[in-house]
Amino acid sequence: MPTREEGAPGLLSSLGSLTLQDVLDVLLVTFLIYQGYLLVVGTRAVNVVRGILVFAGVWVISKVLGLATLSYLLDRAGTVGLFALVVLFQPELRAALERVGRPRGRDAGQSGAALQDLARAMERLSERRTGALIAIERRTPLGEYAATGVRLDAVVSVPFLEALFARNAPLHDGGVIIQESRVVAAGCLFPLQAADGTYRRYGTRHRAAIGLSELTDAVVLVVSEERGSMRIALAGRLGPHLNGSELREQLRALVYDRADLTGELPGVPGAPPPTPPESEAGGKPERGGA
Ligand SMILES: Nc1ncnc2c1ncn2[C@@H]1O[C@H](COP(=O)(O)OP(=O)(O)OP(=O)(O)O)[C@@H](O)[C@H]1O
Repeated sequence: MPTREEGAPGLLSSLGSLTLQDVLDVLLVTFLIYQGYLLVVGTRAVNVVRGILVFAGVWVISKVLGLATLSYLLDRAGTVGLFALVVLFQPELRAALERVGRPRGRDAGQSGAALQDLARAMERLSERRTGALIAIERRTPLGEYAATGVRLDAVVSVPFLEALFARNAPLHDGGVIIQESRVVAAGCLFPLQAADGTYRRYGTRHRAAIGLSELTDAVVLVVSEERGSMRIALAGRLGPHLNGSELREQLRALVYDRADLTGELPGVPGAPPPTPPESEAGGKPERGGA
């Protein structure tokens, strides 16, 4: 009966010739692939990555089967496609490179004090029933959405956020974007979640919050003008109404601790539980007559 060694001599001899550099090489590539995965998960780039994988699969098959014309076409398309991807994902690539050079640690992201101010501002807005929509950037760059509004560069503070959303204030319409403890844009247009889904009864402010959280990993806060409720939209779902301490706790876990970058709330299976429109006390009449 052949021993294991006799059965796989090639494998063992290659393992025997493994050097420290090889191991380091594999570890670094694995790390880079994982970082790339974290960068694209939950973003519009996921579909592009899927497309690239399909493309690569067809390319390998064409090579293996010796399909000369298809292989030639895919070779050419691959070169052009590479340039197209760089142009298309220029903001994401720039943000990824910035991230590499950014110092690590909690204070490199959102500061605890800024989150406290943000939560307090949400409470004040909620008490006064002033509608608000605030997106906090995590890994997915929100530059393209910031570009739809007015660029700012201001410290997060309670009076500033209250002033931004005050009725009749010039920038109260639309969403605010927060990046690394600074308000970087206001009056921004967020992508609306489709009006025919679970959240069809909600108005546009809430659907804009859900829509942005669906396309990015941002934590999106929304205060309802009608009900004064404070909610978090995450990973395409709208969480339940939160009180001040719940909001602080969730902000801390999601933004400050960066406990999870794939969109789930700690201790809550599968992101904030979707709140069906029916649970809205005094909810709005369904829009669009659906
Ligand atoms: N695509 C969008 N991006 C950002 N903000 C938006 C967008 N669409 C609407 N808004 C904001 O939502 C406001 C309208 O809110 P609407 O009453 O339709 O929504 P709602 O979800 O019912 O919120 P509320 O409970 O506060 O009334 C607009 O004045 C604007 O400030």
